Amino acid sequence: MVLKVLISDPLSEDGIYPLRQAEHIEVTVDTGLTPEELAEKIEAFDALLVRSQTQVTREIIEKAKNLKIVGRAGVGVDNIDLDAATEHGIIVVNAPDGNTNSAAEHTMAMIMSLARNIPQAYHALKNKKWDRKKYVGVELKNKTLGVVGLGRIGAEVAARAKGQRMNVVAYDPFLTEEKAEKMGIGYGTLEEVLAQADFITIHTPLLKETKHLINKEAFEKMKDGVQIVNCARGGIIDEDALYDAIVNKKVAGAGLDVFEQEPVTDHKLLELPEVIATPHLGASTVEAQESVAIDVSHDVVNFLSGGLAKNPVNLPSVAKEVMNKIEPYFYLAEKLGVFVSNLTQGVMEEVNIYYSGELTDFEVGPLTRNALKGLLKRHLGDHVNDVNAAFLADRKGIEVHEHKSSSAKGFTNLLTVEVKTNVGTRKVAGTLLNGLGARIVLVDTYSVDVLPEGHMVFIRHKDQPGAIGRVGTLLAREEINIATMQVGRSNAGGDAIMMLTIDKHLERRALDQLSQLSDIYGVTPIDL
Ligand SMILES: NC(=O)c1ccc[n+]([C@@H]2O[C@H](COP(=O)([O-])OP(=O)(O)OC[C@H]3O[C@@H](n4cnc5c(N)ncnc54)[C@H](O)[C@@H]3O)[C@@H](O)[C@H]2O)c1
Ligand SMILES: O=C(O)CC[C@@H](O)C(=O)O
Repeated sequence: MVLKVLISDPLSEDGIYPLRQAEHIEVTVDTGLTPEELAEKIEAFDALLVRSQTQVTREIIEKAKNLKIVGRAGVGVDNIDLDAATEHGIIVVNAPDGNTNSAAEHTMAMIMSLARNIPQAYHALKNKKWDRKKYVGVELKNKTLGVVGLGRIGAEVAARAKGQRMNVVAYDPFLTEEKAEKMGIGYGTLEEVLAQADFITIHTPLLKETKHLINKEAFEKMKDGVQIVNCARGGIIDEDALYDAIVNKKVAGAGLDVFEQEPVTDHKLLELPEVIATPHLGASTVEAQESVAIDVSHDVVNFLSGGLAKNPVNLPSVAKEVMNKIEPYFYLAEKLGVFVSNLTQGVMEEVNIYYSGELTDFEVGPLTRNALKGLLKRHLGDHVNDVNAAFLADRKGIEVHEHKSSSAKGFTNLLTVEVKTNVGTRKVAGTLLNGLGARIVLVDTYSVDVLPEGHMVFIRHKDQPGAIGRVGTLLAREEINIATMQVGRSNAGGDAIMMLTIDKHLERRALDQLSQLSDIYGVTPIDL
């Protein structure tokens, strides 16, 4: 089957080579679509690749009936409605590393241009004014740079600023004294950093918490004559407050690569000579564009080929080494989920997933999501995937708990999925046998040893002579071949189970007849 990828913002042609090369992928490049045009087109596509221009809104996502993945060639995903994507089971991936250098270099270019009035002096000279007095600058050496947000780009800027012999102080909620020491920089609270800095540079994402982080009160805490740079996201600095701070001479200069509304050409800040600006060019280098397009294209190709994405945004990412270890359990987890969902009756209220043996050493979130996917698929259909499984469980009011225990009942690993409904509790456990693959080893309290695949029938009956024979005879009459059969009982003459694997799905007629046989309490067909 050919999968269709739409690229709706300009991406490096060299960078999208992995997509062009993939045999089962057809690429359409259509940049400059209006939101209405995109909404009309999107249904035909399996993947969408964007930069920062395309707004991937809830409306677009709701129209995107076939969309499986949105790739953001860059870092910031504030142009993508992540909640809507998650709800619809669409994975969002980005390219977090590819433009770090370019954004850091652009930030340094802004800081140096501000310090030496380069854009203003250039502009004057182009207008035939040779003015050496007006454009006297300041040195960076021994000045203090305050870095707000010490992630990938903030850290690269800090390293470069040290090369300029600046003192660097940073604020980041994750910055420890030890880390700051290792980097040879100072650290403090936001207020302390703002108060010490001669230059301030912002490198946080735009989040609810960082919207207008630099506001009127923040400007009041800064030194007089401070210069400020924003190459992160418009909206982190309150533009009205910045305007007032410049007009009131609190702020001597501002370098802006990003704005609250983009694109923008008419803006009161652009009227001020103290403001230098670029039209969101931080990541606009040949190298960065190629790099982010390659990263995101690889993720899209891998994901559409049934593999894993390296940089998921709406799923916790798991280190490659961990992923290699837990991936073999994905299949088992999903099959256990499907199995137990077939056994349960009533309204699902609580799911407990027990990890035992060597599984306790792993990050088990991805396994839980696979188990939930299997569990929910029965009622919610195939649109449940590991992106939206946890969200959908939560929306259905199902409590999900993970438990880790070292006792694995003799197995090296054991995964148990237990479901509580308003009418009872059912559970199933499985293991991964070295060299032999996945096995179901426990259903409720009965030990079994069954491959989790194909068509099965789970029968509860009274432990009586003839019960097994009657089931065999009936299935033979219905021309249903039994591939394997296992039996178990609580005690002689008490409750017992049969687990059959059969060569085809158990049709309604056979199911009804089986259920009516004497000593049979319940018959559950399960297709894994
Ligand atoms: N101008 C451009 O073209 C361009 C290019 C690339 C990235 N960006 C933007 O740059 C920003 C940083 O990117 P990155 O790759 O370094 O991201 P990152 O995730 O590596 O770093 C962000 C850092 O901000 C910190 N942070 C979060 N909330 C904070 C707060 N309230 N106060 C202080 N720190 C806070 C985080 O802890 C993290 O360390 C993002 O907004 C990204 O979208 C812009
Ligand atoms: O696509 C761009 O050029 C901007 C990218 C940048 O803002 C980012 O967040 O990665």
